[in-house]
Amino acid sequence: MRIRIGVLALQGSFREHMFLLQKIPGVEAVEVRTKEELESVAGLIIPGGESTTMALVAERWGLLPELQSFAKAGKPVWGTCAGMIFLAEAAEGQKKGGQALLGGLDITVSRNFFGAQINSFETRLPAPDCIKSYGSTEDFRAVFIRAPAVLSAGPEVEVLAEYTLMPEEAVAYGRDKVIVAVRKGVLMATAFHPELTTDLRW
Ligand SMILES: NC(=O)CC[C@H](N)C(=O)O
Repeated sequence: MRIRIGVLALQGSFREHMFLLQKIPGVEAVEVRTKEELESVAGLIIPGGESTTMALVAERWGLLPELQSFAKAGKPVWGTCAGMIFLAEAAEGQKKGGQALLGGLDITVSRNFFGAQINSFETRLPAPDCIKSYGSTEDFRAVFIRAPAVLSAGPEVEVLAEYTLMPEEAVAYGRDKVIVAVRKGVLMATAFHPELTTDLRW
């Protein structure tokens, strides 16, 4: 039996997630745009993109409450980048008037922590145990595109990856590192984009 995994396909890098999901044996990848499509999947990926736009489209299409109940029902959700912001309980650096968040993950994120598009970068980070269990124990490539970072996380949130700041950043932010991947139960969020690498472990 194949497991149906949905990718929220309102905006952003959903095609890249679909492409990689289709390479995983036993997975049926489904683009999710409607309530019916959402109800048909066992788990959901919220891709990177622009979290304010994604929230607006979800609101206009009446999908926001459906997405909220999906996460509340204990179904697995993984948010990458904008998806991480969407899953957060609180976000700093929001547009005027705020933006709708799905919530569910007890984290506060800074929306554009790593700066503008031009400050996007790639690095290698140590693989957490849950990723190592899917094959190799090698570091993973972490692609940050106008990426958020987690400023604080609740006590039940498991930290999966952290990024060490440059000395001048450390001074500016008064901290040595920031959290870039978290998990709480079946909710997971990564500030980077594993769908842009060929590493299927995430
Ligand atoms: N690559 C991304 O998903 C960028 C997210 C962006 N920082 C936002 O606020 O939505």
